[in-house]
Amino acid sequence: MNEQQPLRVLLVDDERIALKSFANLLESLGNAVPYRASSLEEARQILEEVLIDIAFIDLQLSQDIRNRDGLTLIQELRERYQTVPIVVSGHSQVHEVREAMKLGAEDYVLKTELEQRVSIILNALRRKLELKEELLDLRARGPADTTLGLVGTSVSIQNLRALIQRVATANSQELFPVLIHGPTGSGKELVAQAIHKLGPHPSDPFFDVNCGALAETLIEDQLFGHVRGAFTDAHTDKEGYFTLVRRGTLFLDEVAELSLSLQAKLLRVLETRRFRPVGPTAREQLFQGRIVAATHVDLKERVREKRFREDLFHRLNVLRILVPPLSDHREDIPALVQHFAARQHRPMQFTQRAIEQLSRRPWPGNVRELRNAITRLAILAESESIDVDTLELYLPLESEFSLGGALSDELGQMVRKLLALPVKDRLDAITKAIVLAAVEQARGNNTEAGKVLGRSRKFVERYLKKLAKGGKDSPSEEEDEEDS
Ligand SMILES: Nc1ncnc2c1ncn2[C@@H]1O[C@H](COP(=O)(O)OP(=O)(O)OP(=O)(O)O)[C@@H](O)[C@H]1O
Repeated sequence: MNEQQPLRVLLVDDERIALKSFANLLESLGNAVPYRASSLEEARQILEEVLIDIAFIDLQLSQDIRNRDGLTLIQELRERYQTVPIVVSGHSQVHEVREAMKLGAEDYVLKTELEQRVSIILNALRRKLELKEELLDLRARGPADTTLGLVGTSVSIQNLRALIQRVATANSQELFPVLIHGPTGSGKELVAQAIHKLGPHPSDPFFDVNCGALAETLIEDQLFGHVRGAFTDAHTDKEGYFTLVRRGTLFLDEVAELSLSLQAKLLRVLETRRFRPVGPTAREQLFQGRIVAATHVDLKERVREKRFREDLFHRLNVLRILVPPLSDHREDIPALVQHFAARQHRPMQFTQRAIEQLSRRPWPGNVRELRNAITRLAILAESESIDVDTLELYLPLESEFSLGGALSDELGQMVRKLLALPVKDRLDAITKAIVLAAVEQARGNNTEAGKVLGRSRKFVERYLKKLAKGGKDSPSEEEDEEDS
């Protein structure tokens, strides 16, 4: 571990004087930064803001001897953080200490021997972190396994590669469809490309259609093509992907967003291997390629909601591949960081603590969010060396950037779809649709509709009034004051 990086030590004790003298002790030992909490709530708050390495927890966090906050904290540390919990106890608390150890406390120290034991415990932790970092270093320096374009050596990624291999090379005349399921940004498209490259016809085309981003008519035209005269602007014949793909791969991303009418048409193609371009004079053709469909939503749920055809679901679901969220293969994060860093226009060297910190983060937007984070650092960080402070400056833990990944991805897709709608004054139309949907969801209760929108009842009322008068604008921010 980098000697410059002091340990972050959380001290939890309801007695402020004890806290202060413990903090002084730590400061006198050097190379450790104390964070003080006098209650469970304060401790939780600090843990949300700072990556704490070790916590010394007094089990008795209240005058009430039945209080179990210390034990709760130990349990939370074990479940949600990588902080090492150490119990601080009095002589008479044997029973509680035993319970704390069962919950996952790593060690305990008697209040009377704090001075002698604390530096031993901290040095042991430093050594442990050093070894862990050396291991991470070795992994990161070794050649990254990028077989099939997928970086990672975790069991999840190895299983994924094995499954891709089996699916792509299945000994069958027919190119069975494949359904890829996984959260946003997890690598579904990469998997589809790998299936294509390993499949029997890698030199035929790979086409990618985002079913969530285009209007229905555009998707239909892209897939089926048209003949001259099929519609006003159809001056010539145009071949669609079903033709152009030959024996290659047609990747239908966000397949759950396909309209019901296109779902019916796709089903027919899958069942008969035949399709007809748009236009009355079009002749039926043969589809020879493979459909690889991807989704991040639960298609069975969509079937239950009657938004996705059950017969199409079963057709697609013959060969299914699950792509894991990044949180299921954190051990690949060091290699992924090096992989994305190597692709930047400037050199970047991550300190071991920075890599370790990146490995602990939640990454709700998965590998894409990690990739974007590295790009962001490449643009913003001044120095070649990226340490924990640089991360905290440019990728703060609670930032919208780090936590909004999945959300902003989904929103982005919806917005692209909305913007493709053939509607005049799109912004007004979209606002109107959202407000009316909120009112409908709230069954006409404007206060509830306001809550759904994150606005006040008055905002909703004014908006509806303006709509009734034929006005299109939403009420201004100033008009959106809280209800009294
Ligand atoms: N295991 C991996 N190794 C290397 N790069 C990866 C890996 N997984 C994902 N990526 C990269 O992460 C980014 C997002 O991946 P991809 O577009 O395949 O995700 P997706 O699941 O299709 O996303 P969406 O649901 O938004 O369509 C891409 O740049 C991809 O190359």
